[in-house]
Amino acid sequence: MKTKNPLGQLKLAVPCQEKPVTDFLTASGTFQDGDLLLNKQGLRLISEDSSSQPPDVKDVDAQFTMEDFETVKIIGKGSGGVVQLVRHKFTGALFALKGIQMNIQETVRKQIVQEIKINQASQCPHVVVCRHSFYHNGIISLVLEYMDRGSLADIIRQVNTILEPYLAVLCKHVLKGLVYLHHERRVIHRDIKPSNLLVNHKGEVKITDFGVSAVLGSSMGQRDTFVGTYNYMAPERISGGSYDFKSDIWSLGLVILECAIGCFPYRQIGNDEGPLSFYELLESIVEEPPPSAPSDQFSPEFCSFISSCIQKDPHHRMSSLELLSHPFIKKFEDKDIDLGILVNSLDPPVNFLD
Ligand SMILES: Nc1ncnc2c1ncn2[C@@H]1O[C@H](COP(=O)(O)OP(=O)(O)OP(=O)(O)O)[C@@H](O)[C@H]1O
Repeated sequence: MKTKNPLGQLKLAVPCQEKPVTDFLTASGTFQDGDLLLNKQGLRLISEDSSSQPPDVKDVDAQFTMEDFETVKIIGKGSGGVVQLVRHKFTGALFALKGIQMNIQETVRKQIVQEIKINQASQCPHVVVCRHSFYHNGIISLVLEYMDRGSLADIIRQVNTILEPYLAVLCKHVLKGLVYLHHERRVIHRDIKPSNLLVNHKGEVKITDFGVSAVLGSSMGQRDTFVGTYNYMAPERISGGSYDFKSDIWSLGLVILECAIGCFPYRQIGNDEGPLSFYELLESIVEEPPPSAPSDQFSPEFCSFISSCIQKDPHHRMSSLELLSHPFIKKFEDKDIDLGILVNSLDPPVNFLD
């Protein structure tokens, strides 16, 4: 008998030790984690060069303070905390402010430090930029680029399926973000899923949420301290093997296939009794042949793209750079497809400014 667990709610949290607040707060109320210092004035990174005395402190965003922003409304809630739409009082510019309470588990605190470090320095138009960050009154706040059309999860809730030409453009944007992360920053995102791909009215798609990302040393094989959904996790990660950038490619393939067929692909592999239970899902991902795009419903280029991503052996998956030149992406490149037309034709998501 199958457990009727909606797949979207499958979440696991690895229990962890909590550290006293004094371990990461200085006497002056500055949050400190390794080389990262954060307070009301903003973010500072201390140079790793220990020979410089006193430490070489690099002001990343000293020109802004928390008081410069006013709240417009709450636009979302994630596992880390609330996301608000805020306006910069002097310029009128809108931002998404992600606040994270500091009386949190150490794993979550580490994730947020990771998130700040990775995307405060982002130089890619397909990665959501963290413009500023603050620590004040027990809350870390990330001032993120505001994506006014919500996430891919919001879009597929409304349209159910996305046509190939739009998917090709969407894939191209995500792949450009992944090429930047994988090849320039050496970062594995590790949580590519529809709610982490944000969209704006210009039809731009950007990768967000670096809470569980990792900077690649050699290859990763340690047990993940992962908090989140396992739906899009590559088989080699589920089975505890070593993994690298290619695990993001598996996740991307599943996300794109879901957008094309209108449901999470592993529901199809299951039988008529409903969605797979958590353990059935993990078992299917690790043991069963991978899902594929039905060749009677989709173009050969699309089917080939999906199977270039969803290969159980990571060595058989293409890299983000190779996929950017895949025939499916190339097919629509000169067709002037505007994703903005699709997203602006939909009902505004909850995070829209009325
Ligand atoms: N930069 C942004 N611009 C606009 N809306 C955003 C932005 N970042 C987050 N949001 C909204 O806030 C919601 C919550 O985001 P958050 O990253 O905290 O959690 P999540 O990814 O949805 O869930 P989880 O924390 O479980 O991974 C998102 O689903 C999105 O609708």
